[in-house]
Amino acid sequence: MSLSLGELQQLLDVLQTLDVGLVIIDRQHKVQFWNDFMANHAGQGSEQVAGKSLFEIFPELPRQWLEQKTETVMALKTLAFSGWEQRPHPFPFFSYRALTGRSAVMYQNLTFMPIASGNGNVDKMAIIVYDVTEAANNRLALEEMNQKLSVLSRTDPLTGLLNRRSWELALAEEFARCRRSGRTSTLMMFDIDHFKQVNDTHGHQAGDQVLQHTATLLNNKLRTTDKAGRYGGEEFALLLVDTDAQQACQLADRLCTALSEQPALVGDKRISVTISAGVAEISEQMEQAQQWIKAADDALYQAKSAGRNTIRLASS
Ligand SMILES: Nc1nc2c(ncn2[C@@H]2O[C@H](COP(=O)(O)OP(=O)(O)OP(=O)(O)O)[C@@H](O)[C@H]2O)c(=O)[nH]1
Repeated sequence: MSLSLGELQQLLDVLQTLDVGLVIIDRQHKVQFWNDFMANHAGQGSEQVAGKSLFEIFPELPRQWLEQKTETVMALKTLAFSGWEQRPHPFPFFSYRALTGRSAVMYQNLTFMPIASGNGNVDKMAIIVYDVTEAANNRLALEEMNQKLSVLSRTDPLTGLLNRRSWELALAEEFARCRRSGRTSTLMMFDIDHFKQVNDTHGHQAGDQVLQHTATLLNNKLRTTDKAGRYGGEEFALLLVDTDAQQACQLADRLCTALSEQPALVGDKRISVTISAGVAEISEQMEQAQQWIKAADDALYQAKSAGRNTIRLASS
């Protein structure tokens, strides 16, 4: 196929007005061609950038990366690509098309294309810049939504602690880990005493706030590796990683003290509650995680039977 001079000129006009960026550079990254898209987004016309190095025009361009791309494309005479997932904004452009995107900074996919001269040598390269801001923003919004859904599916909406299902999964994992490593972790189940009275006296919403307050005090006392869950209505479950029973009892004591010193503030009322707790260190006799829960639960039952506002340690 051969083109006349007039046809070549028209082809150049087409390239100028493409809705993608097109820049042609030589081995030294000096600009040989620059279409309207590049001019509009860079704010510099082709006559201003002709013969200038891309790195001079865009000091923020990742130099080593682009030099490597250029080297590969020219040496191997093959196409190369760059996706926004790996390198979101190689050129410092804004996207004018993003209508609802949270970022106006342009996400870009790039294609690098070798350009051979008449003798077959490649000494120029075209960079094609695709504005993929809308697609990228949609993907990021979807990922963010999935992330939120995943958190929601794992947590109890009232207290923000793990819900029972995900707490039990964490427990099963920890049980297996302790079995493998022989390390000691401890379980604590606790329950707010006479919680029905709180609801009956102050109303269900006040009861909810007492539950939230208890969860906040609890969270303040935990290490990041510990797992706190809402096991049932007013029953909480704590997995204390790399912690023995004695340390767990100290934590339970501190929690009891915090609850007595800091009542929940509900409107102009201060509602004070106590808890009963059962503590069970993992033991070699346990074959399943459920036995661990039962040991802590039995100890909690004993604490309730002993008059409440107390801590009981499971017999090993
Ligand atoms: N406000 C509120 N109350 C709840 C929630 N879940 C369970 N409850 C209430 O917690 C109360 C638990 O009552 P009980 O099981 O009799 O226990 P208790 O009154 O705490 O007595 P002991 O545990 O024996 O000390 C019930 O009144 C439930 O309605 C909740 O999410 N919010």
